[in-house]
Amino acid sequence: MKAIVKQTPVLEGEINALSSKNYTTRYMLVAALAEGTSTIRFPAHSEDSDAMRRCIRDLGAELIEEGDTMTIRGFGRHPKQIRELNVGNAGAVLRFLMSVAAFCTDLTFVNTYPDSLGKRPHDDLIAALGQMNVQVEHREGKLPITIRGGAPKGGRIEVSGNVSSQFLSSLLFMTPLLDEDSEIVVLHDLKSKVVVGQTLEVIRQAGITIDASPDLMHYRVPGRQRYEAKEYIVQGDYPGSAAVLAAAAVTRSDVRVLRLAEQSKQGERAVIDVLRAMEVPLTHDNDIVHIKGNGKLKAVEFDGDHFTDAVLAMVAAAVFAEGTSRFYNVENLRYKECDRITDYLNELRKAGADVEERQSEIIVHGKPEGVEGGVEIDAHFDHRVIMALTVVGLRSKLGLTIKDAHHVAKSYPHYFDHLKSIGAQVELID
Ligand SMILES: O=C(O)C1=C[C@@H](OP(=O)(O)O)[C@@H](O)[C@H](O)C1
Ligand SMILES: C=C(OP(=O)(O)O)C(=O)O
Repeated sequence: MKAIVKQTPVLEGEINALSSKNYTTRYMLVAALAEGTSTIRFPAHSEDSDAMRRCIRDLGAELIEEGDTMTIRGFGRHPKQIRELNVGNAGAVLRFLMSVAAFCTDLTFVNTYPDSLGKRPHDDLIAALGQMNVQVEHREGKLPITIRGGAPKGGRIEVSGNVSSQFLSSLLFMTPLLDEDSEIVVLHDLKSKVVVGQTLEVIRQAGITIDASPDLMHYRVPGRQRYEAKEYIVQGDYPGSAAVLAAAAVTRSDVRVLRLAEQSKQGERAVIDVLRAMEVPLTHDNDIVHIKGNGKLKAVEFDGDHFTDAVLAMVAAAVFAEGTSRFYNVENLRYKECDRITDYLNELRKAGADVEERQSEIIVHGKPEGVEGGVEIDAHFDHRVIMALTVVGLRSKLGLTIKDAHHVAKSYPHYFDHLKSIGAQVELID
């Protein structure tokens, strides 16, 4: 699918935020790791959440969905002994289930996206599983990956947090089920640390005890625990909504996004602070973010690691700000669906933006007068590149054509419908 995005000066209306991707994957996982029947209200519907649905079903969970309610009867620590799992393009699903696969004797994770998830590194988790008596066969840390487990051990486990927090989250979900106690020590830095807070929140909601150090670098996990079957409610998604908010910020607008909890543990909640710092007129009350944009933005400097999945959307807004913006501590954006620094900035430059990259920084020299556009954009298999370039297209003189825009469905299948409903001029061509 191609998305033809035309210059759109005004956006007006109300959007019900999509459901959180990160909470949906986590609730489905802890429901699968419980032995009774759990209920999840308002689960996300997207390629990534469908990947989790498919995988936990294949591993033996029973899923029933009616309207906005999903019930899951889990398999506890006894997944079905299957040979192969297809995780789509979902990094979190792959990595979370790699630890669960330690309870399987011979399970291969296969690669349907060689140019996206197929290129992403998993070495740090592979090394941690190796310390737990789990044999892992892999291609230089990448897919396809075969896990030969059966009798995983606890004890001291070291894992690097330099590349992704998903490796640590994966171990935190699985180690409570071991016969032995575990001590998890995070080596180096821990990137996307805020997301680990979501992991701990969900694990604790499921009745599991984990003792975490305040800096989240050290954990004591008692073994022989059991996940309890519970009822969960999925909140609205900040990372996806960040792109809608960025669109409202760069146009003249009167846009309300509903279901964005003020007290959320989602790191991308910080986009409210980023947009406020950009002097975008907004209010956030009763879980509604209301932007009355005038198209004027000020440059900002932020540590982007706190809102990793919303950096691209905030960069797109900064393209139109007065002054030079800087998003630092974002090196691990290079290991996501594409290299979200080099690949993304190349597309922004094509659109007419003035951007520079460092190894772990994105620098944006704002152009309040707008960009030229009139070019075709490569999506690099990346939903967040697609969403962010759409924001840029709305304020480009000649519009932008985004190739392979269907990859937006990885997290936000209704993104273009939502934008069109508030007046964005976007045409979709199959
Ligand atoms: O744990 C999770 O659900 C996620 C963690 C983050 O990844 P990294 O820890 O690799 O930054 C984030 O980008 C991803 O979308 C979801
Ligand atoms: C990086 C992302 O997802 P994942 O790592 O789960 O593929 C994302 O949703 O932006």
